[in-house]
Amino acid sequence: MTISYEMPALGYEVEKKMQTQNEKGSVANLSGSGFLMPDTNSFGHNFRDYDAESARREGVENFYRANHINQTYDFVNKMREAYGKLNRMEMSIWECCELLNDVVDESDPDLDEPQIEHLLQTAEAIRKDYPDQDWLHLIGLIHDLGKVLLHPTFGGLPQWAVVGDTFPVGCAFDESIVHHKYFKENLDDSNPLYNTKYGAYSEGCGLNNVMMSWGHDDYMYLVAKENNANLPSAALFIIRYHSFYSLHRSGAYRHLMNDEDVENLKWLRIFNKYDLYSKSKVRIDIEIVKPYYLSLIDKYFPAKKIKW
Ligand SMILES: O[C@H]1[C@H](O)[C@@H](O)[C@H](O)[C@@H](O)[C@H]1O
Ligand SMILES: [Fe+2]
Ligand SMILES: [Fe+2]
Repeated sequence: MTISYEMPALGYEVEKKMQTQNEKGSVANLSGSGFLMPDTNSFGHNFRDYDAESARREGVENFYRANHINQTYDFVNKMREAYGKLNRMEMSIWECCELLNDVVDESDPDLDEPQIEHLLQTAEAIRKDYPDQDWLHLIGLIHDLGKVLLHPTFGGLPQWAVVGDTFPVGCAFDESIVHHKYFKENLDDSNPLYNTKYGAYSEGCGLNNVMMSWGHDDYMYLVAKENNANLPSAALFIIRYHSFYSLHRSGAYRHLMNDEDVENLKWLRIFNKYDLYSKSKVRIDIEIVKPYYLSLIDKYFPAKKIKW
């Protein structure tokens, strides 16, 4: 079933402001009605500052080195094939949220809390500004569940194969990608089939036909789609491309998008504000909000046990 939703009226000025600020690479100070965007992250730096001297800087850079060297076209093909079968485990969406209590993301300069905190912070921030878009609250809650691939009881993949920003493989790596220099050691970077602007793709082919580096986005997209979630196409798009910062923040790779991608990107840019700027040390009381999110899971996921 395909469901589509009207874009809520943001007001032209707000939309325009958001667009220009995004193009400049910063959306700070765009405040919705309820969620207040902080100026700095919990370590006192700007969000997504990969050069700022902080306790996380070196670990994050090492993470991206491994990620950029190992994410090749071949590697992604193998992972999609292996994990796309969804024959590893059966559990409910909420059980998966709870597993994320044990998972910390080493690629993130802005957050060192267990991932379940981030899920609830994102969802609750969206809920403040878009009370009527309950599907978007649910996406806040589930967008990072693919990080369960890090969990020891699940498969324990290395961080470089699960988290961090994503990017297309099979064509040239855009310079706007974080720590771009490490792609020099990626085998595809010297392969003439894959190192040109279009590589394996063509103008306007649609992101659906583009292979993205393997990680929690693509995996959770497969989980939601294959388990027949009743979600609109924008929801699946957000899950699948929320880490594709070189597209949604820097505007690279637009030549691969089709018309549907252009529409869905509007929603992704809204979502990103909450995903990024809600990261903080302020904890949400799980027991208070749990019944609400259980009701959303019930509404949008017909199958109670999900295949992972
Ligand atoms: O480090 C973060 C983190 O892994 C997020 O989950 C991902 O969506 C971001 O793109 C990335 O920068
Ligand atoms: Fe993510
Ligand atoms: Fe996230």
